[in-house]
Amino acid sequence: MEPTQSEMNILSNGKSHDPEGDLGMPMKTLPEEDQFDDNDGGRENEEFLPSADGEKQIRFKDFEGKTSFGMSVFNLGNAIMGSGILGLAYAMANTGILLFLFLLTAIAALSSYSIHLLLKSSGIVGIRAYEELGNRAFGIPGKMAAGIAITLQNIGAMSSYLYIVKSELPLVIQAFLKAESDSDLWYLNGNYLVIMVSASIILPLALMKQLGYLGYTSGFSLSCMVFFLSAVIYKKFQIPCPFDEYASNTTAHLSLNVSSHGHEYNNGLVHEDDDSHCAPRMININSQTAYTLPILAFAFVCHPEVLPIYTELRNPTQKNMQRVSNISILVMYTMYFLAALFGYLTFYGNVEPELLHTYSRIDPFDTLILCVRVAVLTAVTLTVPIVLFPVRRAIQHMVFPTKSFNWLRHIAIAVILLTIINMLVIFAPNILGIFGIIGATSAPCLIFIFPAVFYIRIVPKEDEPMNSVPKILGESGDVDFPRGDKLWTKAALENRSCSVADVGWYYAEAIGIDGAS
Ligand SMILES: NC(=O)C[C@H](N)C(=O)O
Repeated sequence: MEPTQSEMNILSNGKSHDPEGDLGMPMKTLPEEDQFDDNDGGRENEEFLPSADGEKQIRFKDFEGKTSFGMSVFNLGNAIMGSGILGLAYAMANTGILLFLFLLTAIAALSSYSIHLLLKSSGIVGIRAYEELGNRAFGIPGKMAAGIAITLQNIGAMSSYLYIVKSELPLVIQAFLKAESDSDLWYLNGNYLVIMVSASIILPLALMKQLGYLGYTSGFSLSCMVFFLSAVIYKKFQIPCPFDEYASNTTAHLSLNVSSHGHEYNNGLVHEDDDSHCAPRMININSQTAYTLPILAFAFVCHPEVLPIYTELRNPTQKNMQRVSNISILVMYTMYFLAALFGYLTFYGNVEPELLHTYSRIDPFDTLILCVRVAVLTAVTLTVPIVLFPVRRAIQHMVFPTKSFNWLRHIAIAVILLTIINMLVIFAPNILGIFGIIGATSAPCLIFIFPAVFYIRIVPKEDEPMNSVPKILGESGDVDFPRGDKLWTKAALENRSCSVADVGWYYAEAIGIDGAS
């Protein structure tokens, strides 16, 4: 039995475009907060249709995804890749190569699995926003928790990107122009530069109505990171170990060629000196090892961007989106490992939490390193609009849940967000440390905790026991979406969310088992 057109018009969360209801009968509506806006902020109306290959595919009547598979991989890759890559060599120095590889693999696999759970949950309830999954699972507290975690994590990430612009861009300009370091030229002032970059590059991109348009800039951003990686690999074979610090050639002969035993202080970091100074460690545990997990978790956060990218995918099947995610994660996993490995094998225990700084200690005017800095600056600058996108959505969902798309609101939120981030970076750079702590808490929430608990709540325990194989593998509630429409109609009329029992009900009815309905 095929669902009728009027049934198809019912939103997956039980809302009809027609407030009266198309069914010609009084329709119970879900609470106002269960409504959700589409990607453009307009009220959404979605259909679940079979694709040519019979897979489930979501089609939104008011919005049809146009972004190609490749562009979506670029966008998600760009969302994953950010300042996180600069901390990985330091993480490897504090874990050793093998332990790092193990942790990196574990986090990448968990990240992919949790995207699977997000996609699964979003498929089951037909929702395409992270916060709305929280809403579906826990009501307003769930929506707020997800919205706040997304906002904090992404504002923290954007601040760290703009902080790189503020601290690195003046040095790059100064080196290229061979200007005096103490000159007070306006174009060597990081604060002005960060405002200019925000206004001239980031804001116009952040005003795009859809994420898909950013595919080209994301591709360019990723190629900048490929250049960064190539330079890190090349430098490994160029820089000797132990290396001479630039300052040692000019001033107080502060060589890092440490021969004595004991502690060496370097930019506030204590390094253990040992005889194996230039030998890689396979496993290493010290007081800094604890930072590895937050660094890795931060590096793999892209989950707030997954559902918006899914929405805009041209052929939006769950399998396709999972493929987009797996490819992005696999490519980033490889780049992360290589950047960490070669960064570590260049400096060993002397690598700093921010890899680029360590190169500057050898020669701040090295042309290749200056170009690498420009590349990283470009990459992180082009990542800001992607990361801003879900924050604006989260704010819209939290503050204006019932409002449809409005250009003024769209622009105003972007301008306000960028202004706040600029002010944080200019006036309160120390607050970045606090954001580090927030990042360390909201990143694990967004990657591991929320997808799992939302999924567990969305597929109820009574229908699918916690330890059942389908639930653990994320296979619960698999429905073919043409049936899903019917299912939603039934769930909507009963004013409740859809459960696995409904799937059984409809499936039985569809294959003609007596008494199913
Ligand atoms: N998108 C984010 O929240 C952070 C990103 N994964 C990074 O490494 O910078």
